[in-house]
Amino acid sequence: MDTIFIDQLSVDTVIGVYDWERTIRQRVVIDLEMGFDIRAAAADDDVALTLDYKSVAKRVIAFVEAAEFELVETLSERIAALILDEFDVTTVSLRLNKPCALRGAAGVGIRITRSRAT
Ligand SMILES: Nc1nc2c(c(=O)[nH]1)N=C([C@H](O)[C@@H](O)CO)CN2
Repeated sequence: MDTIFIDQLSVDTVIGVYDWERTIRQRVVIDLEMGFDIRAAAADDDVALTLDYKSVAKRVIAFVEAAEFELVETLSERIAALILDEFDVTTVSLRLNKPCALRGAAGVGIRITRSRAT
């Protein structure tokens, strides 16, 4: 299977378990890899035949900006489920980094891979 990816998508959202985190917006940085057969689109050079990464990015940004989860786990699972539900992809791998969460670390977060239920 081929892969269409989006790297380092930065979005500000309400995320965190502590009271002070419920009152601010924090940055999360998302890497996505989506399984999609690109051959038909490449043969016809037609964006209508592929997974439009701009459409995926706009949908993910809108979802994350409106979200108010506590855990990075929950946000990650919900983004993966949304992509599998709304776009014609077979798998989605997602890495979500919360770069300002932990003093002394460049980031913390989650990496998951989910597939469409058969
Ligand atoms: N496994 C997790 N551990 C922690 C999370 C989380 O979402 N998943 N969140 C926090 C706090 O919100 C932290 O990011 C604040 O700096 C702590 N541990």
